[in-house]
Amino acid sequence: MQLDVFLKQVSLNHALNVLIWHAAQAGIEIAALVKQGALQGTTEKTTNTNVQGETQMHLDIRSHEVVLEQLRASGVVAAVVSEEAEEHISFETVDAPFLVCVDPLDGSSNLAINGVVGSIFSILPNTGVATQGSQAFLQPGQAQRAALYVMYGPATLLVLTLGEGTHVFTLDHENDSFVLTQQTVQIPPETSEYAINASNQRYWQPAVKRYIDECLQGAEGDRGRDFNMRWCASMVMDVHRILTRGGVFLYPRDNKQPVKAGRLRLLYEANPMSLLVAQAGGESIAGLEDVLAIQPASCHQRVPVLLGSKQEIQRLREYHQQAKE
Ligand SMILES: O=P(O)(O)OC[C@H]1O[C@](O)(COP(=O)(O)O)[C@@H](O)[C@@H]1O
Ligand SMILES: [Mg+2]
Ligand SMILES: [Mg+2]
Repeated sequence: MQLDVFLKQVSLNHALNVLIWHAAQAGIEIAALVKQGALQGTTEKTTNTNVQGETQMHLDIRSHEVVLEQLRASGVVAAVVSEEAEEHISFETVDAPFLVCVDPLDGSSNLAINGVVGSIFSILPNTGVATQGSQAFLQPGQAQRAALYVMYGPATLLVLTLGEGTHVFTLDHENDSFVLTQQTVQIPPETSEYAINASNQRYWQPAVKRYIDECLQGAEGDRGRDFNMRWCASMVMDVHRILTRGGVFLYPRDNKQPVKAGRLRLLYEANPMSLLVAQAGGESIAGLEDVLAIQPASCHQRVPVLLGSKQEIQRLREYHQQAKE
């Protein structure tokens, strides 16, 4: 089943369907750029830095432009917050029904090594950006109308939720269209696989240190079974693995840069991924609180993210509670 047919079947919201179709088009264009690699100069760094202080890759900027072109062309988006722009971008259609928060290229450090990258979209209702400005974007994740990511890997995938399950589409490159390949994916509640950047271990807080230590002790420790570890340096790829076979992904708060609450951004990484995971039976916390319940304070705010298989996230929440007591 083609994406547009699927959307007509599951959603009566024509404007939302149009928006998702245009986001998919942006994904198809970016997939073509990714595939060209060094031939298109996409693997090169620029001399620019973004609002996060990170050096922008050529493809970060090109993906940002492609996404803006498609969202503007949809006619149903009033404004956009992008990882690659400090201020929100308002379109002429300021009263259009939706706002979009986007990470145009996720995992961009993987480009130079021909690794997997992605694009992440969060779709919010327009509560009045014309009068409220960027404040209109500061809605908790549970207000999202839809969330999706496009994964540029061996195959190009689009993973989508409209709040009724999480579904996987594969790009048919011959016809440049996404086809449904997996409906209503379910994350196994139990898992023996975790993902974390272990090079930050000495900066972790006690609850995360305890959890990872126990995983490392494996069958010889309290957990009584061995755990496997993966880290892809691309949130899209790590989350996709979890949607496919379970696991947990941890990018916790650490003391490396205490002013930063975490590495990942709430509006265009943590919230959309947390909705996709929750709609597949998993959970997502920032310590004691649910990520989707966090009231955002700013557009590029960072948060700790611990997400994945339900039983492990519940254990991590308990460890945070016990560490607090
Ligand atoms: O460099 P680290 O610590 O491994 O962090 C990797 C994380 O940073 C990110 O690359 C940040 O995303 P961007 O590439 O969009 O800035 C995530 O995709 C990934 O999970
Ligand atoms: Mg990212
Ligand atoms: Mg990015």
